[in-house]
Amino acid sequence: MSVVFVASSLLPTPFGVFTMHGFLDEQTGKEHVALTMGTVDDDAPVLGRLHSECLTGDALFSMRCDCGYQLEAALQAIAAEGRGVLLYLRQEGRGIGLLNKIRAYALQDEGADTVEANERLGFAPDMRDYAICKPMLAHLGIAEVELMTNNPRKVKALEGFGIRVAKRKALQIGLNPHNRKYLETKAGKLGHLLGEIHQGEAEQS
Ligand SMILES: Nc1nc2c(ncn2[C@@H]2O[C@H](COP(=O)(O)OP(=O)(O)OP(=O)(O)O)[C@@H](O)[C@H]2O)c(=O)[nH]1
Repeated sequence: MSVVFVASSLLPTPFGVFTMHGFLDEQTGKEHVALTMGTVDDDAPVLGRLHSECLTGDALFSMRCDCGYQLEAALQAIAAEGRGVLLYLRQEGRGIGLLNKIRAYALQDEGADTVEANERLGFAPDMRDYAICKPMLAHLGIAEVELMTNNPRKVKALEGFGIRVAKRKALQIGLNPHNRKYLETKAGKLGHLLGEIHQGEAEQS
């Protein structure tokens, strides 16, 4: 894997001012981004999130998933701590791409769940590869994180690259009537740790 760091700039957001670092994976041509706040290259574990691209949830306000809610909550949590990192990974649709995700959504409109839809299109349920995280975190000087996720595969992937995960922090937010089945399928078939599907969280309409 050949990953090149390209440039850093400030990124002011409603939550605070982050530093944005751009990386190019020369093998795939994909452009990935890391947002950091505070000093992250010291010895203390860094509050972190690996966020997979979701154009619909992150930018278009979709309520079909929990992605946009999690992105916002993660940035807020990092800003509240004044220190942390979010890797924004260009693996749209759990790696199948935007147009295939729309195809999968069409199948879900007809009753398939998110796993069945991927399989009917000839894809594995989750095609993501987290290898890009290793050189990105190495560039930022981060060796240990407290990871905001409900997905044990992310923890395993990081540990496999030699990144220590000091703690997993649940990120259960954004439950609504449109994503309840999606979240239930994530818990039932993809191994996400969602407890009683966001027990205690009021369902947003
Ligand atoms: N194929 C497919 N992808 C989806 C669907 N809904 C959301 N996604 C994608 O699923 C991914 C979710 O990414 P994350 O939120 O980083 O990861 P996660 O596995 O949900 O784990 P968490 O860290 O707990 O959020 C994004 O790439 C979305 O585009 C769907 O119905 N089908």
